[in-house]
Parts: sequence; C-alpha cells; structure tokens
Amino acid sequence: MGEVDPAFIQELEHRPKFAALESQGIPQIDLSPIINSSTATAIEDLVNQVHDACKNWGFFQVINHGVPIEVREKMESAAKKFFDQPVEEKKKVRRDEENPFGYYDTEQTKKVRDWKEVFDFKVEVPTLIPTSSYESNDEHAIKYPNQWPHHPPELREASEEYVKEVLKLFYKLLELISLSLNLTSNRLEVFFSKNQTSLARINHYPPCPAPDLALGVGRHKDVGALTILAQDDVGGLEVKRKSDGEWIFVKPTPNSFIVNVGDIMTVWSNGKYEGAEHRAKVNSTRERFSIPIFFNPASYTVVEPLAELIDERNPAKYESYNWGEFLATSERNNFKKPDVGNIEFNDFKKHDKLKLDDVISRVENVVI
Ligand SMILES: O=C(O)CCC(=O)C(=O)O
Ligand SMILES: [Fe+2]
Repeated sequence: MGEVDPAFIQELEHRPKFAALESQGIPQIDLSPIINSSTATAIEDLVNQVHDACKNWGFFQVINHGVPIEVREKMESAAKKFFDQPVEEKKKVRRDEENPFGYYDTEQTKKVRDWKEVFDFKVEVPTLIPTSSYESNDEHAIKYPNQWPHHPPELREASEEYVKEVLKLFYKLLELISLSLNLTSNRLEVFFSKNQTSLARINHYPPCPAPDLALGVGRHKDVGALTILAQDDVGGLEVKRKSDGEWIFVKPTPNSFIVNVGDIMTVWSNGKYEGAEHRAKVNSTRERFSIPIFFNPASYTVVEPLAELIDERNPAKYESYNWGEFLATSERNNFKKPDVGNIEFNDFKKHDKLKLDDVISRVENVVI
C-alpha cells in the first residue's frame, strides 16, 4: 500500500479495473437542431434520443451544445491556477461550519476517502438554505455567499461566465426532457425559476501512487435533478451500464458535456428515468479536472412524482420529500458528522416504507 493512507483504499470488489470497457459507450447526442432552430422532425428525433438515453443509461454526452469554447477554456485555466497553489493558500477559502462552499480535500464517498480536492460555489447567490423549517418563508434561512480566492483573481469572473452559459444549455435540456416525458415543454422549468440551489464544483484529481486501490470519486448517484459535467482530456469517469452492470469508461470527447439524471428527476418521472451509478478513476502520472454543475430546485420544493405521470395503473413509486430538509441536513452533516453512512436514494422508494427522518440520520456525504 506504500504511500496511500488506508482511508483511501477501496474494498476489493469496488477497485477499478484497468482494462475497462469502452465499447457501447454512453449515447452521444448532437444538439445542433435546437441551437440552429431546425425542423419539427429534427426536434422530434432529438426528443426520442433524449428519451432513450435517459431511460436506458441515465447518462449521455452532448456535442454542438452552444456553450462557447473560450468560456470553458477560461474556466479550466483559472481552475488549474487555483489548484496549482500550495494547500495553505487553498485552505484560505476552505469550507467550514460558517460556509459550506469553497475548498475541501477530505471528502468521503461511502466511507472511503476520495482521491481529490474540490472547490464548490453556488450558481445563484446568495443561496437560501433553510435552517429550522423548510418553507419558502423560513425566517431562519441562511443566505450563503460564495467564497472566492484572491488567486487567481479571474476565477470568479470565469466561473460566473461559465455558469451563465451552462445554465442556457441546462434550460434547453430541461425542455427536451420535459417533451420526452410527454409533458409540456416548460413543465420542469418552474422548479428552477426562483431560488434554485444548484451547485457548481471543480474536481481536481492529483496523480495517485495507487490508482488500482483508490478512486477519485467512489461509486455514487447524483442526488439533484440533472448534472452537466465537463471533463478534460485525461479521462477517468466510468458509468455502470444498466443492461449488465459493467463499468463503462466514458472516453473524453473534446468540447462535449456529459449529462446525467439525478435522483430528483427519478422521482419527478416516477422512475421512468433513473440515474446510473458512476465513479472516477485516477492515474499515477496525470492530474485530471472535471467540472460538474448539479442543478437543483428551490429548497422549499416538495419532490414528488409529477401528477401527469401517475394514475391508477401507474401509482406513485416514491414518497414525497422536502428538498430543503434533505439539503439542510446533508450540508450541515457534510462537515459535522464524518462517520455516518450515505443517504441512499432508494430509501425513498415506497415499498421500503422509509421516511426522510430514517435516512437523515445516515447522511454522510451528499453531493448537492
Ligand atoms: O469527475 C468525474 O468525471 C465525475 C465526478 C462526479 O461524478 C461528481 O463529482 O459527482
Ligand atoms: Fe457524480
């Protein structure tokens, strides 16, 4: 084991294989028909592709998405400059009990340390996180600002510009997903129109002396509605294929984004679209960066299967739950209770008969 702290070592069955499968990768979807306002048939075809990808994989990759390459490059270069600094500098903006956003390097997934350091910031500022009750008028809601480092000075502007562009892509995808569920095109947008709690994260995976024993991020599903991820050309992301449970390597495609369905979308769609487990491998020679944005609704949102998608023949498969309650508990517990277990989203499935309180006591490390 040599230089790697045992806290990073994965159980044998969860260690990465180095000849991971690349064939039959996640679907690639060309978004040019919506960027260039195309014919109804082209849009319909796109909607079908989105439907199949969300249903069969929970993951897809988009090209010709409309996010300007210069905006992404600026963001990536500022991110690299930030992480290139000594750890004492980065810790000047570390997350703590006062503010859950900023720099962090001791995250665990399923009780095993991730081989990574992150910088988190909110998409909408200030973000309202409720403390005591979970209503829209919660007087005790804390308004968290983002913490920006002095160096590099351009990180803030580059990040804000990047988020602005990816948000446009997000709304287009939301429309396509709504249509693919036979809903009106703006059905899901309303959940994000005010006080969205979306989180942007820069993941930095340094080279690791034991990439066969540790993971950059252990296996997990994202808990929000939808994630849009930019990965660099190093590669490391693997998705668990639903059809046979094999881990599939997502080959980096220049200037593409990876899109994946989160647990909230699973509930809204009443299980039609279920997110897939994924993880990130590390390697011994090259550092790797990835930038996910986790799109989440307002904290007072009651997450439940959409009325249009349930009837007598298709009853609700999930208990409803309050996103703010989930969020407040997980954000606090992220740094206060390192030793409890992860929320597993299936805990909300009706047949499990578990309520939020049962699972909150097991929150450890929820990516929100
Ligand atoms: O780095 C990656 O490719 C995946 C990161 C991820 O899944 C996450 O941060 O939730
Ligand atoms: Fe993830």
